[in-house]
Amino acid sequence: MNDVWTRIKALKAHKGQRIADLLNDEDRNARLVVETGPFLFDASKTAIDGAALDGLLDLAADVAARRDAMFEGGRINETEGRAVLHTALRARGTLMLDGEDIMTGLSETRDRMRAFADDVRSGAFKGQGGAITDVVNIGIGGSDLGPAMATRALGPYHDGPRCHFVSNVDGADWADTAKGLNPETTLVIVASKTFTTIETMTNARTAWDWMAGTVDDPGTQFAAVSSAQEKTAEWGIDASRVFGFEDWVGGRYSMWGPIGLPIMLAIGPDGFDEFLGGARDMDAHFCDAPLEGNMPVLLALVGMWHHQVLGYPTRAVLPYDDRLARLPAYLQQLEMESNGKGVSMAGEPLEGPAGPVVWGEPGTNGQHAFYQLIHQGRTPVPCEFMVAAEGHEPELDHHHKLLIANCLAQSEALLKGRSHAEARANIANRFSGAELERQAAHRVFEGNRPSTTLIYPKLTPAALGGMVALYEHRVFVEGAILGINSFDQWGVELGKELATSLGPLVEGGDAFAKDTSTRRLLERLASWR
Ligand SMILES: O=P(O)(O)OC[C@H]1O[C@](O)(CO)[C@@H](O)[C@@H]1O
Repeated sequence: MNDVWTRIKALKAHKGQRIADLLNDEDRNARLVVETGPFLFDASKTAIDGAALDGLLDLAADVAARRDAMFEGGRINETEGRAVLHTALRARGTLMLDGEDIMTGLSETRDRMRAFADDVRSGAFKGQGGAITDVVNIGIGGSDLGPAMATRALGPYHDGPRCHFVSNVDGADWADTAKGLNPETTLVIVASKTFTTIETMTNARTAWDWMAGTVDDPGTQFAAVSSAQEKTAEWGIDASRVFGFEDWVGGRYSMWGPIGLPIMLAIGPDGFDEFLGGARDMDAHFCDAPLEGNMPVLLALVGMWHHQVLGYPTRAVLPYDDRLARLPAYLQQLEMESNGKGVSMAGEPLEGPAGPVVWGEPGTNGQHAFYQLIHQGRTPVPCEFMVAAEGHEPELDHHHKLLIANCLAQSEALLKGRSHAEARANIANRFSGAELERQAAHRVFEGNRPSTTLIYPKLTPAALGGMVALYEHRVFVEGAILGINSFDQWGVELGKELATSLGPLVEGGDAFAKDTSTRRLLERLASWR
């Protein structure tokens, strides 16, 4: 789709309309509100008019072919020569890849996970000190963020052992986590697709030594999740507690399989099945719904309208759902590692930016932190609100009503704003003359700021699964339209290589080959150690 940037530029002709005016157009509104499963997605508080939506949908005209190629196992991760089949982890039926039905192996692994999770949860699997009370997942990036986010999100369904997550190579992460743990009743899961990631291997070694201080055979209280099973064997982790996955599952797309083991341990295999089921329903919608009325497609097109067409550099994910506190961090990896790219699949520099900066915090907390900038800063921040109709605390329903009111109030405030005249009228009894004008100027809200809102009845395992799949497919659609590879991550490599070369220099090696700034920092840090 070589002319994509030309068509994106052409879409700029549609900008400049006021959202409040567009909201009077019911036909246009109906096209910007999509429902599927437990979700209603409302994109009508954006400046997309009917003609702009036509143009955006036109951009997505070829996405269906690429989507089908992904679901069917085409090697669409071209720089790594790999298929992209995380959707198979939650699919049913058969799926042939290189002459083999991959669903057989996937369901065998899921059955083994289920049996292991049942044993841990029932106490049939024991540590040296008895039933497992705590699970520590050691992993980073895609081997941490998904299960950490989901176990927090699904707290009300948690009836298994306590789950902890250690990701950072900063010893503080391990030390603070291990403080309250009994090694004799702790299970450690080492989660790493490659089983080479330095942070994870360092933390795993530290955990092993910690356990060896008390437990006779630490390996018996270790499990591993990896694509590199020869490496897990070197660690002495029994194959019965090793859960593998294939290289066609990208790290940041992997929590539907063995990387989701902590979720399964926390909420049980049946709850995990519901989580997969929610994602599967979203997959079916993505595959079956026409482009118009397709929720992931609309979410992607709204994202592109804001980033590529209007040039807004960031987007905020604002869940009014405290248990989704880790969702922004999870989406940062999903979106920015996938689409933070500078060249097309063919290796040509892109004519514009691919993925935006993604950031956020749960509401209402963010309101008391950074919403000032969202409302009055000069650069608009498209906001993606989400809120459930009900919480899990019926006795605290008055809290939940306040939460909903705040969520809707923010999108309304962004839309309506407050004019200078309104601001002046509000304070005319306290100020006059030039001071009234000056004070009023500080109280003006430009308004006409875009937001979308995703609502759902309740944050159940199925709803969470559907929500994550929605965002996965949004990333896919944006990447497919822009002709980039959303499934590699070469941009993380250089820093890893340099960290390896800097290791000996931190130990005191000669840093003459480094730039002067790096040398100065190394020297001063060494002098303070
Ligand atoms: O699971 P692994 O192989 O330890 O990798 C962890 C993370 O590191 C990355 O490769 C990049 O740093 C991510 O893509 C991945 O999720």
